[in-house]
Amino acid sequence: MYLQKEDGKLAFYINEDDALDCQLIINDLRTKVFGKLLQNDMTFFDKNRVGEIVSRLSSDALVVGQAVSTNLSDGLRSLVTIFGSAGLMVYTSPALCAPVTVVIPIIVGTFYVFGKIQRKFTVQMQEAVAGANNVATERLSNMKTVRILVAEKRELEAYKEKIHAIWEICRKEGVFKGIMFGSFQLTGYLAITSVLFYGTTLISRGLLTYGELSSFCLYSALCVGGLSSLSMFYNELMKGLGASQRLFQLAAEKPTIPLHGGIKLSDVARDIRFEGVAFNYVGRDAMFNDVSFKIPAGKITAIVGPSGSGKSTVAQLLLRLYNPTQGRILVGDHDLRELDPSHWRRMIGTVPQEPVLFSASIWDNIVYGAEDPKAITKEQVLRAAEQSNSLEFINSFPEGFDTLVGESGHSMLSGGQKQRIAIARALITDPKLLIMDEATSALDATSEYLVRKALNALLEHNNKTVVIIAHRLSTIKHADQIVVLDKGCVAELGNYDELMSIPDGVFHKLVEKQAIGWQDNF
Ligand SMILES: Nc1ncnc2c1ncn2[C@@H]1O[C@H](COP(=O)(O)OP(=O)(O)OP(=O)(O)O)[C@@H](O)[C@H]1O
Repeated sequence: MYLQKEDGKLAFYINEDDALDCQLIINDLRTKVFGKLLQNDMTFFDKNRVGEIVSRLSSDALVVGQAVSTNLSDGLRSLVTIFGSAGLMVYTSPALCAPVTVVIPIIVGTFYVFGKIQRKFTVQMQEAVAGANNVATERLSNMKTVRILVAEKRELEAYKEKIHAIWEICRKEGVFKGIMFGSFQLTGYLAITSVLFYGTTLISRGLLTYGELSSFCLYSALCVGGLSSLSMFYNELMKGLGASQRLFQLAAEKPTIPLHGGIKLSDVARDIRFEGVAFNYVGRDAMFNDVSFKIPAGKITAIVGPSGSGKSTVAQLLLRLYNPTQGRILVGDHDLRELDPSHWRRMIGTVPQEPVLFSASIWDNIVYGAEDPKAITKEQVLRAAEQSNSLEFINSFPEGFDTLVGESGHSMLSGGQKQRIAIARALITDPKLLIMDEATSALDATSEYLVRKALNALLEHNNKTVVIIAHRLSTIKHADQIVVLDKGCVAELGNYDELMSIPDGVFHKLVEKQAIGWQDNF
């Protein structure tokens, strides 16, 4: 079996000689379809929906796989039986075929109608199963949160509801199938009864022999058996088509930002300018109306502002996870849209606000940031670990860099340790542009000081462009420039001292609030 893209659609082909292994088909569909999505652009989807998409895809692929693998030979055999026995029936007694020909259009018509209904049931079923899987995987993988919030009962109820929805669809489908198969059998027996009735009339008139009637009955029984198998095959086929509908829809999704294509800059040692940038997330109000500022090459730029003012969004726009809706972001003289997205992202070291570690060793998590992880030397890993102030705690683990960590299961690291591994991952390729989104927020004062000291030493000698997004305003005193975002635009811009000298300035107020905030609150 293989999948092939034809006229922009995904088609799968089955070689009859192949052993139709259901699991193989599922795996193939999973890697080909989901792999394609991964390759293209996962940011196309809302992060929270990825789990749902995966579980849908799995159950869809399962149904398609089962439909194809278990019923293709049955379908072919039924067709051969039907045509063979129908030919013999005509040969034995054309006169007796009359009642059968009346029944055939009825059977074909009901096939069609029932097939369509079955397809609808399959789509509903896939959605219900995916919903239940989603609840189970999401809540089970966050068991600690559920337990802390004492929400076990609520979660159980939510899951019960989902399972009940599946049961309800199954019940309806069961009733429908009972009617479908029952009516098929009824039609078949009615046809045979009428053949027997009509056949005995013909015998009494001397137009048919007993032998011919019994042969005809035998052939028509074979034909009815074939029709019944075909109905089951058709039913499975419709199930498969219902499930594959979503697979094809997913495969046909076009990413808004391609993975490759465009200019590949040799370096990023250029000024970056936001020029009249406007942006809004899909379905949300405009967040930026007219944002313009410069990120000078080789300097440290801090972006600050109240929570929700769009600081992390600036980082995401810089990484070209989204395009501005208006205006442009210039890298030197090039619009960011003209650059090869993957090549551009590869040149940036990023520490996101909520770093994610994969279920792998610390070593693998650090080298994950490199284009060719195998080419990374031990010295590079040690240096990155040292710069991020993680070497000491890594060495304190019995298995050192081989210690397994990860999101699923137990991360086995503190928040601050996780952040430091993420910093090491960003530094592993010695990027010339570094984006740090609240990168040290989970560190204690001493650790933060050590990380900053190491980073400052690194920045001094490497002429790096650094973008720091920070809440703790005391940590950005050393920045060459501070961009203050507020109400969808750049409210203030300058260095720490300049901004602090504006008495009623946004930055001044933010710093003051941070210094005395706890007194106001308590
Ligand atoms: N993927 C998304 N889809 C829709 N809206 C989003 C998305 N990500 C962020 N937002 C919204 O955009 C706004 C800005 O979010 P952003 O994370 O950029 O703010 P921030 O200044 O970094 O906030 P914080 O300081 O709290 O981290 C928020 O109102 C948020 O709800």
